[in-house]
Amino acid sequence: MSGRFIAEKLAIDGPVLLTRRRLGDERGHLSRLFCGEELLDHGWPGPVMQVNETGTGQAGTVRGLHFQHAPFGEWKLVTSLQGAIFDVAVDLRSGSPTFLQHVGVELSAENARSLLIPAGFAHGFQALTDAVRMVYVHSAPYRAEAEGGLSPLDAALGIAWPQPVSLMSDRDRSHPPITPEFEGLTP
Ligand SMILES: Cc1cn([C@H]2C[C@H](O)[C@@H](COP(=O)(O)OP(=O)(O)O[C@H]3O[C@H](C)C(=O)[C@H](O)[C@H]3O)O2)c(=O)[nH]c1=O
Repeated sequence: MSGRFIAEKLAIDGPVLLTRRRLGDERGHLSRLFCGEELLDHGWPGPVMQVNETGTGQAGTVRGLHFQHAPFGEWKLVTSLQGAIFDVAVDLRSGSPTFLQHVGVELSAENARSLLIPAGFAHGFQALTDAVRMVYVHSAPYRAEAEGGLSPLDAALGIAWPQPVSLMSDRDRSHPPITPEFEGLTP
């Protein structure tokens, strides 16, 4: 059996779009949400430190853009197990030739796709349907004191969210705009 994921590189070096292979029979199917052996090949740095789930009720809701500062910079594997999202990773790696550029992909229970996001990227998404359920695999523990964020509506990022934004947390909305002095994240 070849790999359990079909891996596609994206316009920015780093994030990888993974489509899960489903092993099916008359009862239904099985697929892997995470596979350390395969993801090591894509750069996953070590043990899984945390797995989170989130529920988002209303289409149009935007969560993010979140990241953690070193030494708690983290890789994330983002999956939607119910509903569909527009998932975005923003390159914040200091000195990167694609600094402040982003990739955006549709992840859904139906398309069986996950986005593998390296450390140095901010992550956010917009729910495209109601009743979205997400699973996040993290390579670092959550540390509130290491958390950082950018506004999903920051003009410097130019993210074209597919739907009008219906809901966003005050915290996400209130990040100050990116300035020319913003140098990004260092490992
Ligand atoms: C990430 C995290 C958060 N929390 C606490 C902090 C807040 O009190 C509460 C909600 O956190 P937040 O508003 O950051 O949740 P989201 O806006 O859904 O953020 C999530 O979605 C965006 C798009 C992401 O990329 C983040 O990884 C992920 O945190 O859970 C924890 O207790 N543990 C955790 O691991």
